[in-house]
Amino acid sequence: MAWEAERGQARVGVRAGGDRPSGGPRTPGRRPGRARRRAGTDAAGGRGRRRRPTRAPRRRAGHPTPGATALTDAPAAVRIGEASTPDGGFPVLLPLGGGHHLALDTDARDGRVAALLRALVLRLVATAPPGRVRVTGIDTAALGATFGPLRPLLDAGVLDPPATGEAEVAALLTAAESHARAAQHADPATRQLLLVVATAAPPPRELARLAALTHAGPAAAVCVLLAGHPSRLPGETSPPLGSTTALRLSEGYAHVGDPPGAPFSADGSGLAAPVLLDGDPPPASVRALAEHLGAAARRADALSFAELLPERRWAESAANGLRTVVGRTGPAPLTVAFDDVTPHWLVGGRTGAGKTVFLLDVLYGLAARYSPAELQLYLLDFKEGVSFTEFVPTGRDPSWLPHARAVGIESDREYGLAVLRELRREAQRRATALKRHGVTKLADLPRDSPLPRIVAVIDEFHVLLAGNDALARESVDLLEELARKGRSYGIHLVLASQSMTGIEALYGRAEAIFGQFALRVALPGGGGVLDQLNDAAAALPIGSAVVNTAAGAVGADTVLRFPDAHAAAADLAALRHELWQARPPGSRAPAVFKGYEAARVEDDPTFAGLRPGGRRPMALVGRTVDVHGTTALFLMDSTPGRHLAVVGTAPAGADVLRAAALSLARQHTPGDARFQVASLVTAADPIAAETEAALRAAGHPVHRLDAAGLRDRIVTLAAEPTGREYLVVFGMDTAAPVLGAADPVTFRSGLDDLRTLLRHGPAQGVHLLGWWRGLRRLSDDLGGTQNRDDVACLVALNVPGAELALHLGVHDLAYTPRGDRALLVDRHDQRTRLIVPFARDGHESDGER
Ligand SMILES: Nc1ncnc2c1ncn2[C@@H]1O[C@H](COP(=O)(O)OP(=O)(O)OP(=O)(O)O)[C@@H](O)[C@H]1O
Repeated sequence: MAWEAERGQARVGVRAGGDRPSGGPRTPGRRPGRARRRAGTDAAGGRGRRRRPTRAPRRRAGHPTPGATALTDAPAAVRIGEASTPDGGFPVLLPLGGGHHLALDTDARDGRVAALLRALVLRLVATAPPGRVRVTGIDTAALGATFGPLRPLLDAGVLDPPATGEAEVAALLTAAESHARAAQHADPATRQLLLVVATAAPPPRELARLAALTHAGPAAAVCVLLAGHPSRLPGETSPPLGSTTALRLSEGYAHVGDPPGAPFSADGSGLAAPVLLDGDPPPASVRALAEHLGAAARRADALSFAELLPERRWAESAANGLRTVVGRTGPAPLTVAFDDVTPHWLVGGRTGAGKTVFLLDVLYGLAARYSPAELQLYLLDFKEGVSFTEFVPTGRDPSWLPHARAVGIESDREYGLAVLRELRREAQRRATALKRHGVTKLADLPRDSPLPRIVAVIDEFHVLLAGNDALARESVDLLEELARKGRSYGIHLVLASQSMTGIEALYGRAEAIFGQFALRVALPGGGGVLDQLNDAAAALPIGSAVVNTAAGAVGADTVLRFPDAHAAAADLAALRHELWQARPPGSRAPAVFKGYEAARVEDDPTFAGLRPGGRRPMALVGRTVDVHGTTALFLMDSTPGRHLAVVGTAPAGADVLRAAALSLARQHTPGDARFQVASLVTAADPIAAETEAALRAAGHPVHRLDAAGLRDRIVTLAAEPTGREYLVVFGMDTAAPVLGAADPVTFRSGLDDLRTLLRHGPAQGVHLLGWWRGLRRLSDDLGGTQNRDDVACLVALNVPGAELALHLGVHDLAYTPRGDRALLVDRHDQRTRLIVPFARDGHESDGER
């Protein structure tokens, strides 16, 4: 083909020079060849063979071959027709694109002009890679009809609906000007050419604007095809055009002027042969090209999750920050970073706007790039849903993301606080490590003692900060500290929320905290993370976001489109498995907190590890709401008051008592300890029976007591304990009448003996484990709040916080009872913890959380 082109060009030189019509322009040899060489790759339709001037272009236009010539950097040689010489014809190619334009002195009411314009549109579109040319038309001459045959291109999204009225033309020019401005700052590799086709010269003011576009240079990425210029009307002046080849139509033929920079003539007279302009492209070609482009556009437009992933897994170093591709801006990939400039991110979007999808895109992108030695993840979600479930092992899929250290799903606020405290401890550890090495930044640590960067994602963080209680205040303090110090210590925060307003705990602190969050991501409805004056996120569709690296300031916006991770579930799972298989030896699954999940003592690792022989038996009551789900327990040692009171009407109380009894039983060899089981409320009978059976099955001596039997046993034990013994009482509150009655002989009441037992029993190995359904009854049994330390271990279920505070004699207790949660209070070591109390299988949640 190169040879064919050269041959054609050689002929141009010889013929044009030899057969110059008398008085006509002189065309020096080989000039068109230069024009073609400079124009770069041969354009579609530009390979016409000689001698068949009328048929060749049709054949070429009938088979447009979408090329790979971006028309923005350099022009392409585009065929306009066939020069006619006595010796035959040869194709005439003109430079278009790359800052080159075309003007025809006749408007498109002349059918030849209209047909040529359509042919050129088709060829230019076919020449560039799909998506790299956009066509916009001004058709005041024929009210849009000129573009009618190109309708398939309009449907394929390549051609805009033509502007036919004054206002539309003005709007089109405004859009073209802003395209030109934006293109000048765009990456040349991704610039799109805007082809502006005017079928007739618009009014002077608009014409001047159009002319200005021809002067804007290649960087503006605009190509103008202007018909009806210069005006043929006498007395009308037309503004000069820049870098434009002019065609003059005369009877049957056109005269082609010199292309800018590569003239045919030495004297400016243009091509010395008349040119028969190409006619309309066949409709089948238009359709074929439109189909091809439409499909390519859909393919190019469809973002795939695979685009976010690097070629090689775990090949990046996190020493200077973390970077990942999150999607595309225009056709180019967009990379975002956790580094010194954008250490923390703030993400906003109304519910359903794609926050979870965006976060999954980011997390998988990071996890594929950085090994677990470079990156650790703490993932925290406060909403109902399953955002981060896929990172943790489940019954169906044992894999987990090896970077994940802690994952909270439907988290409690207390869990969120626990994660923040853990992160602060980590920051303190890192501060010490940096000091030890005499450096101030993670990146400066010696290579042999690197620390992984940590990314902590808190989805729906406004839940954590809701209200103005002690928990919200401490969380705000921790967030501020982490936001400030995280940059140096490699701890990065991502706070995501559907709402940035009305977070009371943040009043007066928002600036101090969010000032550190330089990177803002506004999903649809998430404009609140941007500056008040920045409305860049006003009309975003799902799957897109505004990414702003200047804390939301106007003008620092990039529009991102990101792939739908939900739609790529299989790819995600495959990647997770791949990373999981590659996990370093000895990796542990992340600590997981699932807010909706009940805790079973049988699943508890501490319970599983209990053996007889310990000096201080432990009563296990639940799982602490903390990062590692620590077992919640009380030591039943010899200190006065080491007894357990489970308090509240919730039936879960019986389950807690069962778990405590069974765990203690595992710490004694059969025969070492006696168990007295009393069920004083009908509701607890099955559980008491089950507990008794389990204790017996474990080989322990068990006695079943009624209220009277319980009193007798208390009397006996108060007077004369005989070794390790546990009283397990379901419904202890109902024993009050029996215990309260005074002995007719000694005048002692059972309550006196109970109080003696509470004080002196532990020293002898005797402990009471009771479920009181009301706090008042417990208090009465103890003989008033002054004796509250006589039962030092409390599990408060549905007990109002104020009542509990009163009983405990503390004023700063924050506890709101909710289903499947309890407050553990140990009066001896001043512990107060939110726990998920142990429940039996088949236990039903006892209320809304
Ligand atoms: N890039 C995308 N392309 C196409 N669809 C998307 C894209 N991102 C999200 N979606 C769709 O939008 C819906 C909501 O997404 P997602 O669950 O991430 O929203 P969310 O903001 O986390 O919502 P919520 O806060 O209610 O959980 C999903 O059905 C998802 O498939």
